[in-house]
Amino acid sequence: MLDNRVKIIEVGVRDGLQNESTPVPTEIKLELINRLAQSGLGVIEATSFVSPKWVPQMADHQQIVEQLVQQYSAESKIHFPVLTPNLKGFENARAAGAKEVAVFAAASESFSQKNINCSIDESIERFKPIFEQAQTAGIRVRGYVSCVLGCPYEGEISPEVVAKVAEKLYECGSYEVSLGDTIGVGTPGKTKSLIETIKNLIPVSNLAVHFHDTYGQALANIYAALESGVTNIDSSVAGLGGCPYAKGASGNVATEDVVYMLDGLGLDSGVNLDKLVDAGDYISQYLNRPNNSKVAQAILAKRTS
Ligand SMILES: CC(C)(COP(=O)([O-])OP(=O)([O-])OC[C@H]1O[C@@H](n2cnc3c(N)ncnc32)[C@H](O)[C@@H]1OP(=O)([O-])[O-])[C@@H](O)C(=O)NCCC(=O)NCCSC(=O)C[C@@](C)(O)CC(=O)[O-]
Repeated sequence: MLDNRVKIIEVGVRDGLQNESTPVPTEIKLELINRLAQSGLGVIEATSFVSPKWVPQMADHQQIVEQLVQQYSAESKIHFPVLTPNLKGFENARAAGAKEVAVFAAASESFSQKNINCSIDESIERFKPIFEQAQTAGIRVRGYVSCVLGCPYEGEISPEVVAKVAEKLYECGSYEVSLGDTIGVGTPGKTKSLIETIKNLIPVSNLAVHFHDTYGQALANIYAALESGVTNIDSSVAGLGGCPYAKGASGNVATEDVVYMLDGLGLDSGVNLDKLVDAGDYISQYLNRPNNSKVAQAILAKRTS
């Protein structure tokens, strides 16, 4: 039985643009965020407070958050979470005015080392002071688990291993745990059994899914997740994305494609598809790159015919 209301977490500005080798100016990122906000998206991941040596594209994190704080009043219903890998990142995010952060762990030891330079257990220990300080400051914390359906270095990852990491993030205080198919190898059957395993430990309303579309399975996987009761979906406008520490990982599932599918299912994401297509077209044109969303391609072609 499908729930009627689905929340989309737009990750294109962070997960998408973090892979761009040429710096994208801060004004372009802010304009993209504003256009995404105008489309009705209620959660837009804005940037990450990681080391600029590791991910140079996110080096303007402070300006991004400060500008958003100025532009969007405290009453605004839009959430702008930012990634924080450690206490230093959290303190900087907080000083800039962030009201929501996300910590990111992995279900694979090798990926954890490559991505954040520590083991899975060490990462959880690093996150604990973030959870403590966030609670005191009234800042919400989201948790990510990467490599939930496969790892670029270790191959298959068992649902039980994923469930253990997800449970730790939930117990530490994540209001939502996002399950990341970082390299896009998952299939609907595996998606379903993963969620069914984790549902025993974490309420399904506190789970999100985050699919990359490397093998073209992302929409089918999302449908499987919806059937298992998941109502929180990460996606990226124009299918921007990849992961700097997962070679060959393609972009995230395109938000336009997700919204089109949800509309067709009679599920309410609160997003205006035409305005969303405009936002995706804006960034694709800026990057001088074809739009990876099939739905956006179709709508844009129809507009010019
Ligand atoms: C985690 C670290 C920082 C550890 O990196 P490290 O080198 O082990 O850190 P360190 O604590 O040893 O410090 C080394 C230097 O980094 C600085 N530093 C330390 N922390 C910070 C910080 N927060 N912000 C700014 N600077 C920082 C620190 O001050 C020091 O500077 P120095 O003294 O050499 O000048 C590093 O590995 C890192 O930044 N990694 C980034 C990883 C990343 O952004 N990956 C992509 C996002 S995850 C993802 O895309 C997956 C996801 C979420 O989308 C889901 C999915 O699809 O699976």
